Amino acid sequence: MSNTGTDRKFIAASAQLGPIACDEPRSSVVGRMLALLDEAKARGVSFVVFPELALTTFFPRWFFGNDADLDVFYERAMPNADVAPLFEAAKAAGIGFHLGYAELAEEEGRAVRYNTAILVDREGKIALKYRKIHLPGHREHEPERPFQHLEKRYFTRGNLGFPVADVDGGRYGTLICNDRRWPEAFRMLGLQGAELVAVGYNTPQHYPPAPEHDHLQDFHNHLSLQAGAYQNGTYVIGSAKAGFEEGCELIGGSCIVAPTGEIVALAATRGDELVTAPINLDRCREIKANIFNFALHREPDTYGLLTAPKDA
Ligand SMILES: C[C@@H](NC(N)=O)C(=O)O
Repeated sequence: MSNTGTDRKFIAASAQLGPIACDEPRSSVVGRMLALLDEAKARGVSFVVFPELALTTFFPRWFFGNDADLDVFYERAMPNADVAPLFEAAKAAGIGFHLGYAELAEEEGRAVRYNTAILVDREGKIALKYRKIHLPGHREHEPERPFQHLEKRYFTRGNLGFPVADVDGGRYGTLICNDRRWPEAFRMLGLQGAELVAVGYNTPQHYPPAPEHDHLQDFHNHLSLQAGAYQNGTYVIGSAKAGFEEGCELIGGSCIVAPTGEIVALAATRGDELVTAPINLDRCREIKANIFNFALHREPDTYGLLTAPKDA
């Protein structure tokens, strides 16, 4: 696909989702997504970003003692019957989208769990798949916490690297939630020329290990998304699962960030909400060809520590 032509200018959306109850069926969640997609179509949008783990509640907040209770939150195939209506409606509307979900893969006869996101192009084809690399939280049950964050238990570190793909006239990448806080993750995409990075997230307002930072959660979210955009000359679309979900408040703040680092569209609620902005991928050049011209100004031979093995 060539990176020229009118595909470089379009309207994009962040489709923030409000809370998803533990017992809310996939069909209901997909119905909510279809309503947002309808609104996207009416607003002339051609790319929509849905959040991380968009099909279910944020289940790592609970400790499950057995696999059967856990398995219900994972997708064994993508697309599957539950999400087929989303794929069909998006294709019919000529809208590409990003979707985060829990993936139960089979590798060498073994079940492996990933926190995964896909990009689907305007023709309905999966153009990129990413499995989350920076898994936050803890591995063991910590009952003293008000809620768990067991991503280190329920997911294996992603094994697909930080891919980009040429999709519908632009170069796209994805990061998933905690990844956005790591400049290395954004830089991996920036070094491959990413022009639009989709980032889904589930971020609790309350951070039990350092509650003195609770009031900074929205700030740190935007700080990370805006820095990632600016320092790599890329659009960033952040999409939250937000609101009071099963007793846990999740931040909102879904937004679209220009390559200059400016927020150009911002959610006003913590519920289902579509946030839109015009995109002109050629604006990435303003940064990529100037202040962050990597070929001219990067000094990688001085950055060895960045890839040195970490201390135990
Ligand atoms: C807390 C963590 N959540 C996540 N789902 O990765 C984050 O926002 O960094």
